[in-house]
Amino acid sequence: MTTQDNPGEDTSDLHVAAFQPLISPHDLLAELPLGEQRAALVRRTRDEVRRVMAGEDDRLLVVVGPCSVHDPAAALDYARRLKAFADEVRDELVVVMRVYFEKPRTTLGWKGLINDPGLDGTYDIHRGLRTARRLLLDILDIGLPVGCEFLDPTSPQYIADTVTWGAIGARTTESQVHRQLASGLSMPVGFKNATDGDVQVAVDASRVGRGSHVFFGVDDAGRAAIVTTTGNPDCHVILRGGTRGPNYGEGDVADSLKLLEKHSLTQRLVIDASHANSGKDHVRQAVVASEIAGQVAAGQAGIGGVMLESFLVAGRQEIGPEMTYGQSVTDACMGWDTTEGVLGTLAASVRERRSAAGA
Ligand SMILES: O=C[C@H](O)[C@H](O)COP(=O)(O)O
Ligand SMILES: C=C(OP(=O)(O)O)C(=O)O
Repeated sequence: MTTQDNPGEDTSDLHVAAFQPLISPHDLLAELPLGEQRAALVRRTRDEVRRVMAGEDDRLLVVVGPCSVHDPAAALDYARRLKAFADEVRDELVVVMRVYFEKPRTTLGWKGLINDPGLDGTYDIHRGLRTARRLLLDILDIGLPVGCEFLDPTSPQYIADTVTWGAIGARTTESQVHRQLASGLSMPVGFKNATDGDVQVAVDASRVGRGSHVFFGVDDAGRAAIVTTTGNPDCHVILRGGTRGPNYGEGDVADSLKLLEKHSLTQRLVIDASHANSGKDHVRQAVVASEIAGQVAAGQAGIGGVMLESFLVAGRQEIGPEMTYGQSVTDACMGWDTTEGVLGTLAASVRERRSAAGA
């Protein structure tokens, strides 16, 4: 019953200005289908990531790309360069492009391309969904797998079929809703440690995400539904530092690996070289990445992946009338030249780890 049905009992929706119908996931997927060729790439690369994180493949997963996508043309331009480089290091790195459309903000700010594709407070979510899905398909056509953060519990239905690796962010790792969501996702999912640096919440999240759950959701036709999941066996932890400081150092990694072992979780983790591990300083990020590479080269088998925030142009900019092509509008990113150097260093570290292991 709504307040319209019973105006004398208007106790609901007092702070809701509007409800608008939303296209169903089924209709959007029919409009922009994945197709068998792209699906084959998604399946193959999900399996590669799964094998890397399970320690069955000695390569390193590298999730690299802009903090957020605001300009699909620049993201595609970036994807072409990344693909060319990824091919050169394919024996050492499984490269997944960060294609993030949903931004969890500390307070207020632009919430990403799906929410506000015009970057101007017009919130054309239909355009956002179509633009996001089109871009994901275009990047797959280049031959590159994609990674996304899942923030809204409904939005994955519109894009998740294209995604090889998913993340749950630091602000939502402790959320039951997001843990349940991860339990039904079809790709490996990384949980960030909390913003204060607590790794236990990410460990808890990985355990919960592996289990089966029954919860409120939306089905393919966009109808409210009771969702029953079977659990996602490929949940893992991402170290991103926190307000207490970075947590990518040798000691922190060893402590986190002990925590994983204690809870019988995958003995490999991902380290985010950005966010609180770099103090959001893109120059520092390259230094952090090379220190992580040093640990890999020294034989640390528990490091399964690295996350990097990188775009065509270094740094960040405010959203406004005059914008620099290929520069982040959220966190500062490494520029492309620095990124190539960092990817080369990470690839070399894998070769050293391999030879140290006598492979
Ligand atoms: O990765 C992006 C940001 O770190 C995250 O969305 C928080 O951003 P904010 O602190 O600028 O809101
Ligand atoms: C928001 C992000 O990171 P975190 O959740 O670690 O802040 C991100 O990776 O874009």
